This record gives sequence, structure tokens and C-alpha cells, in this order.
Amino acid sequence: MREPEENFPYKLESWTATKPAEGVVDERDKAWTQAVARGFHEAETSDDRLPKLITTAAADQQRIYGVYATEVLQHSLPQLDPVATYASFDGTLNVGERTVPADMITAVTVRPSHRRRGLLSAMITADLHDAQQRGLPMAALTASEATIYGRFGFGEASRFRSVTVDTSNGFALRSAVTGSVEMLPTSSAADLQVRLFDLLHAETFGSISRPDHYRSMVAGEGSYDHPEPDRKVRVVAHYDVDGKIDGYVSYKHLGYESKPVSLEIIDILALNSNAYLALWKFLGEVDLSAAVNMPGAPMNDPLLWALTDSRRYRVTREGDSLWLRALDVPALLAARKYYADGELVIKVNDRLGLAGGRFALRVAAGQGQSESLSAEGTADLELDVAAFSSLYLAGVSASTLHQAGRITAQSEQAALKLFDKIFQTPEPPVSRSSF
Ligand SMILES: CC(=O)SCCNC(=O)CCNC(=O)[C@H](O)C(C)(C)COP(=O)(O)OP(=O)(O)OC[C@H]1O[C@@H](n2cnc3c(N)ncnc32)[C@H](O)[C@@H]1OP(=O)(O)O
Repeated sequence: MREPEENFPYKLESWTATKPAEGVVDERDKAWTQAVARGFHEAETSDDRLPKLITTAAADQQRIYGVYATEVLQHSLPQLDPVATYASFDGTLNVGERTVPADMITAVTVRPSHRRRGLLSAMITADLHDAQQRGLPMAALTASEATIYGRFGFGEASRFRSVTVDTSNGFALRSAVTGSVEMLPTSSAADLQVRLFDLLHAETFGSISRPDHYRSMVAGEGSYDHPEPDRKVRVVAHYDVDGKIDGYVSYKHLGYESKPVSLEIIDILALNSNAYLALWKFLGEVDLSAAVNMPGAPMNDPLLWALTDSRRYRVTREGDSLWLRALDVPALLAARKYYADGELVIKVNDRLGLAGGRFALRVAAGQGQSESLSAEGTADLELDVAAFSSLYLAGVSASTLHQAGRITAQSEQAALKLFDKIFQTPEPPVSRSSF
């Protein structure tokens, strides 16, 4: 691991999460997990929940980073408490009919009394170099704030919406759905979620893996964000006409004090649009509720178009979903599925020295071939690695980024159009994971 250099009165340590033996939590793991909770302004995790949380991190084989003060002041938190936390684990990103390995970053916190001293910079630089050396072509995260990660080469790659659907009297869908819905024991949600997600992940462009803690979150057993169990969680599955489960929803009632009295979706996965709409029909008809909130709705949600009254569908928030950071541009260019042929030379600038260079892309019959070229020479487009990472899944076009001043070099309109023609996709990228 690269050690940060000059003027750094801290020690950066790294280890792999391991399952607590016989439920006994290692003191270092305990201090690290509590530091994460403090960093996100959450309540500290109760002792009986700690083994479960650390077990989920171990299931992901998370690489844990902790920054420790080399000297602590009298009466301050002990040396064992990290002043900064960070974790990463290997996942995959669907780039169209195949996946590429990705370094998935999570649990980034710096103690408020130690912010803006370069601690995040030290951790992320060490992890990105490590990921690149291990041959991972991409890094990925979901961000608490949009201002943090651009400087480290990350670009927004997909977006999501939060929606509220008015399910008061009169809620109806335009067309009939088939199959049936049934309530399940919440404990069965963990494995069901994994099965459905794996199928969807393999076929959804832009999908990134989920961390293991989704298993307990969707079953009301707590997650990293909210470690304590939530006994209000309910789980309902959709069965197709042959009796096979092809969708599920994990949700909870927000209480009679919510206005309007609402249900909230924790997770909804459906293998086809019939299952998706049937689950929504169920949610829309649940008694003692008049609205359903869906925090992670896709941008192209068919539900809007299925409602007899589309104004019942209200977007309450739109935001960035997945952030990507290229670590190996030629590998990424060769891996992606394309829908138009063409040839391009692009120059990628990377201040961290990880992925920069001049690269040729040749696409024929939807398959890309790429090679690194010498640094000197012309390029059709020159752009920062964060802009390249945003463009990679075509969640935004090169023309739009150029208009936004994000493609820095003087770019010919023809080159922008050619890039967009090669990279465009029939559907926008969709990510169903937050980590
Ligand atoms: C993937 C995830 O886990 S997302 C969760 C991120 N964590 C949180 O939001 C928890 C609360 N916030 C924090 O713990 C910290 O403020 C962090 C982790 C965001 C930043 O950690 P720091 O150690 O302060 O960052 P560091 O000192 O390395 O800053 C590097 C640069 O980023 C800038 N920066 C850091 N945080 C922010 C921010 N929130 N908004 C804008 N700029 C920021 C710094 O000003 C600095 O800029 P410079 O290079 O021009 O001087």
C-alpha cells in the first residue's frame, strides 16, 4: 500500500474484514464500525448488532482502511479509534451483455475535528492505486455529496428519482396484470433479493453489484446506515401464472402520523413489467395508506405511463446515483457493448496519473477494440478522466458535456457527434444499488 508522504502525523492501516469468531468482535473492528456511525451522524451501533454488521462486511471481503493519529491529546478519544474510515470491495459493473470488475468504495468518513487535512485524499489515493495494480478497470461509489469525488476523477454516470405516488381512492392502472401476490416471512427476503438481483444485474446496462448488507436491510434486520432491526418491514412476492416468483417488494408503513399516511418501498425488484406493475397494484390498494414513496425510482419508470392518472406520480427529488472512475481506459473501451460502428482517438487527462493517455477506439459490429497510443499526437476529443467516466455509460452525451464546459479542449462538433453516435445506448444506464 502507498503511504502518504510528507507532513502526515497519522498512520494509515488496512486489513480485510473477517467474521467475528464465535460472535466476539475484535476491538479494532468495533472502534472502526463506531467511527463510521459517528461519521455519518448516526447513533452508535449496539454491541449485539456489531457482529452482524462486521459479518456482512466480511461477506463482501471488504478491504478496511483506518487512519490513526500517531499522538492523541489527553482526554480525547483513544488511539484505537480511527480518525478516518474507508472501505472497498470487489464488485462488477454491467457494461452491456457483460460485466467488468469494479472497486466499490463505501464507508468514507473523517472525524469532524480532523476534516480538510487530507485524510480522505490519503485513503482514496492508496485504494485507487491498489485497485489499479490488481487489474480492476473501474472504481465506483454512491456519494453523500456531489462536491467530493470529482477531484479524484469520479464522474456521475447515472441518476435516480424519488417519487411519491398518490394511492388514495381512484388509484388505478390502465391495463390488467396477471399472476398473484402473496406476503412472505420477512426472513425469506434475503435470499430472494439476491436471486432476483443477480438475474437483473446480468441483464441491466449500468447495473452495479450490491453489497451483502442488502440481505439484512430488505428483511428488516438492519443495515450499515441503520444497524438496528426494523420490525415494521413487510415482504410481498409476485408469482407468475405458472406459480414462479418473478418479483418482490420490501416495504414498510410510515405510521399514521405521516401525511398523507404512506408506505415506503425499501426495495422492489421485478423480472418483467407485468410483475412490476402487479406489485404496484398491490401497493396502491393497501388499506390504511394513501401514498407510496419510492426513493430509488428509475429515470424511465413505466409506472408513470401505466397510471390512469399520471399526475398521481410526483417526482420529489432527482439526484446522482452511480459515480464511476476509470482506472484502465483501453480495457473499458474494449469491454463495452456498442450500438454503432466508428473510429475515434481520445485523450484522457488524469491528475492522479492512473488512467491518462491517448487511446484509439475502433468499433465494428458492436465490438470495440482499443489500443494505447503515444502521448504526443492529435485526438478527436480531449477530456478529463471524470468526464470520460460520466460518458462511458452514455448517461450524458459528449455534446452536453462540451456545452457544460467539461470537455476542455477545442472540440470539433463532428468529433462530439461521432462520439455520441458510437456511445449512445437504447436505454439509459440503471443502477439499483446504493452503498
Ligand atoms: C462513498 C461514500 O462513503 S460517500 C460518504 C462521504 N462521507 C461523508 O459525507 C461523511 C461526512 N464528511 C466527511 O467525513 C469528510 O468531510 C469527507 C470524507 C467528505 C472529506 O474528508 P476530508 O479528509 O476532509 O477530505 P480531504 O481533506 O482529503 O479533502 C480533499 C479535497 O476535497 C475537498 N473536500 C472534501 N470534502 C468536501 C466536501 N464535502 N465538499 C467539497 N469539497 C470537499 C477539500 O476541500 C480538499 O480540497 P483541496 O484538494 O482543493 O484542498
